Amino acid sequence: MLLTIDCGNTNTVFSVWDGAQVLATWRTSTEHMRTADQYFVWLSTLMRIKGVELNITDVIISSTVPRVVFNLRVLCDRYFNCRPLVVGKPECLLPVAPRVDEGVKPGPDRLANAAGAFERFGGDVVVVDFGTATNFDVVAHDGAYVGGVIAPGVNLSLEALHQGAAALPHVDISRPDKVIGTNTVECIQSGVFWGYIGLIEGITARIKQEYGKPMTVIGTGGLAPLFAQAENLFDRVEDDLTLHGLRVIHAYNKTNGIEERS
Ligand SMILES: Nc1ncnc2c1ncn2[C@@H]1O[C@H](COP(=O)(O)OP(=O)(O)OP(=O)(O)O)[C@@H](O)[C@H]1O
Ligand SMILES: CC(C)(CO)[C@@H](O)C(=O)NCCC(=O)O
Ligand SMILES: [K+]
Repeated sequence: MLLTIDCGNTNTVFSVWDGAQVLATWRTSTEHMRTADQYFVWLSTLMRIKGVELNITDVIISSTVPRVVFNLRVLCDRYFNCRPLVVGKPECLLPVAPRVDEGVKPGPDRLANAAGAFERFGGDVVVVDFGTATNFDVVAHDGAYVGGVIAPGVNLSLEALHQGAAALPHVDISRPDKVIGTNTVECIQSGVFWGYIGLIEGITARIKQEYGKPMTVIGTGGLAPLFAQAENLFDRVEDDLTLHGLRVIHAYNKTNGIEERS
């Protein structure tokens, strides 16, 4: 069975697959101090509770936090007796090479989003991914990741307001009923919520204009449904696009010489 690990700056998501079917998904905070043994105790306990057989043979990792990869590699070696594929490393092949400036390393989550979006929707896609950052990933007609936009994430923006302004409390994102808030919390929620609606609308419109061809806009990540409910921003919301992309990249490596390379 395949284990996909999507390590973001805030959360790390583990999913176990049987072929193209996800058996279970678990989420933990990203913490570079966590050891291989700690990961294993946590994961094996959850697998047992869910009744998923502990039979991991393959692992693929996307990590936007380089330092957590070491302990995840130890986890694979010690407990699953396998060598993981790490997206962005030379030995991990991509179905289509990214087309970006020389020497640039696109985030592995963005490469996975591109692979997942291409497999599901074909090319000419913009993925809007709401994680720690809000990133827009542009996927060309042939499935190549060709760049995009990185904006501060929703929760980061809320946190920055709280940190930077003595009188502003920490608030959680939600959709305010009105734009004109009549108390501090409503004002902050309005600024961030409607501000993001404007950001998403504005950036996708400009991307489409610059790209010059019709594009499919896909929302993904934890907050995509919240924004999708408010306005008609996305053609589709896909909550598992990064994970799906990891599975696609793993399958591509399986049929294109991973054995010889590892
Ligand atoms: N209404 C909401 N308010 C606050 N957080 C929410 C809401 N809905 C979903 N979330 C959060 O979204 C998160 C899932 O988002 P996602 O996995 O895409 O990114 P992340 O884990 O925050 O960032 P990264 O992937 O960069 O680590 C979960 O932690 C979940 O609690
Ligand atoms: C933009 C984030 C933080 C989104 O998770 C990640 O993809 C990343 O660290 N990217 C590296 C830089 C780039 O994608 O160009
Ligand atoms: K993510």
